[in-house]
Amino acid sequence: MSDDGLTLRTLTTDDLPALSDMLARAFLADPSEGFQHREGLVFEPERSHGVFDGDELIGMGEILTRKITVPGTGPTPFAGITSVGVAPGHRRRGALTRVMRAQLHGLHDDGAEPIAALWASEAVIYPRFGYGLAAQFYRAKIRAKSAFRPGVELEAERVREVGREQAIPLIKAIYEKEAPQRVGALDRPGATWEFNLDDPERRRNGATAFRFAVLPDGYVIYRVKNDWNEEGPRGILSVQELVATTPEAYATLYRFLLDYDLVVTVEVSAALDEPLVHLLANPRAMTRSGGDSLWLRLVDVDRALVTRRYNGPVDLVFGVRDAFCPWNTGNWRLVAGADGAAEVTRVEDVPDLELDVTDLGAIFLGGTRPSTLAAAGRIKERTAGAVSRATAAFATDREPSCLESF
Ligand SMILES: CC(=O)SCCNC(=O)CCNC(=O)[C@H](O)C(C)(C)COP(=O)(O)OP(=O)(O)OC[C@H]1O[C@@H](n2cnc3c(N)ncnc32)[C@H](O)[C@@H]1OP(=O)(O)O
Repeated sequence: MSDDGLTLRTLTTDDLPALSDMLARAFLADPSEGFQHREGLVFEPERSHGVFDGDELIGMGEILTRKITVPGTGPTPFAGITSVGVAPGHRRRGALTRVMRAQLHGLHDDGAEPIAALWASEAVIYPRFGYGLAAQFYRAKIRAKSAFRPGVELEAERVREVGREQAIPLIKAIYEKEAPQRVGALDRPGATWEFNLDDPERRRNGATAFRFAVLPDGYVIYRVKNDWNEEGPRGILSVQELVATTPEAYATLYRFLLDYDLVVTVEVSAALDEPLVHLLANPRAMTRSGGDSLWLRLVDVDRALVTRRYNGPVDLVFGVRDAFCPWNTGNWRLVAGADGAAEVTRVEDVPDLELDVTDLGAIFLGGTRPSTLAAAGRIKERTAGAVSRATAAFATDREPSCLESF
């Protein structure tokens, strides 16, 4: 036990009722049986840490064993950080800091996943622990019935609405084909699909249960909310997930959604380089607001950086500061040949670039450019041209996209 009377230990399945209750309170929800069921689906007790005040669980965080698609190599193990919460009344006394330390120092000590990533409830919480903003998304509202530009090709096949049970095997197969190609996408092991498609009434906000529509090369999961006023129907269609493996399937699914009768607005969370705006005859039929999605942390700079490919050849020395995981502080040389495979070694050489580990996490998936962080004053260039070389080396064809909050 430490001076403040708090203790930390890994959790067990016996802790499930207490942790569900504590998390419900932390996330402004009512504790209910449904909440516990949802928590239990993906809970990995031996990878979860609880902070206790006496016998009372007052704080926690979980690690999920997942894979994320990284540039050039595909699905790579990462620690999915989730269910972080501290009970009201016990906040700002360091419980979260303890959980973060147990997670990141534990991953390092065990030589486990070299990367950790999360979705943050509040964007200010995680940079102090070394998490950088690696992927963003936007929320779009599109006027229903909006026309496409001439020449947009659609599938010959019609979109079919199918029931949940029939849909699941079809959409799983499509997702498993697409996710390894898309930087930032996650694998969905075990009960992850059940977790993602858990659909209790309290999460629907007055809309219907999930509906499923499929093509051979794509699917969409969505809800509709019925609404009317004196002008007539004002329905809203909200997309939960849309995956298409061909441009024709993509356009056909959006045509299906935009033509939905009694709907005036289609809402969707989209990747920053979502093609839809280029399909619309009037791009202003779509309004957008931004948001952060994935926050990513390199647990071990050397082990993490070699998991992806670069646009080689490249040879750069990064001077890294890491206050929370001090083993990363120092100068690291990244050398990649024409095939993009990298070697990363600790060196005494003078760095070409100086940056915080947070910024290395931000640029890792190619979504945040080194040149952007240099312009923000976060990356310091010590060798002329180094920012430009780093920007070219880390660049990817498409924006990273993680539209699955976990
Ligand atoms: C991956 C996920 O699960 S994201 C979900 C995170 N959970 C939630 O949002 C639920 C509601 N909030 C909470 O449960 C808590 O407020 C937590 C978990 C965010 C923070 O827990 P605490 O135990 O209070 O954090 P802790 O005391 O370790 O704070 C560490 C530092 O972060 C700062 N900090 C923590 N939370 C916040 C916040 N929400 N906003 C601003 N600063 C914060 C603290 O001020 C402190 O700063 P200092 O070191 O300069 O004093």
